[in-house]
Amino acid sequence: MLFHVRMDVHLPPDLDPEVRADVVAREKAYSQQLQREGKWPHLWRVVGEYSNISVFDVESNDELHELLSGLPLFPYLTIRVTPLATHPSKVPDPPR
Ligand SMILES: O=C(O)C[C@H]1C=CC(=O)O1
Repeated sequence: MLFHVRMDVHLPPDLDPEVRADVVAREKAYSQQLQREGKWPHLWRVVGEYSNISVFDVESNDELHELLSGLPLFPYLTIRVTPLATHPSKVPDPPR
């Protein structure tokens, strides 16, 4: 199942710089692990914003919730999820 996910990051400006660096480093490691596993196939920066547009490829709503709530940045994120379905006009991918 594919989900479009937008994450807006709201780190408090007065957050201790060491805490900030730690949570950002843990977020990077966590996201890169999910990318390697194929569960987070798209991760794009929104131009001019501390936000990303992502696509997750997971088995269920519950799995997506588990992955998102495990993000180290989760307490600082506004997350909007859009479930994706196949478009009837989509040309099939060519065989590999
Ligand atoms: O920077 C962000 O958009 C938030 C988050 C998503 C992946 C990551 O490493 O940080």
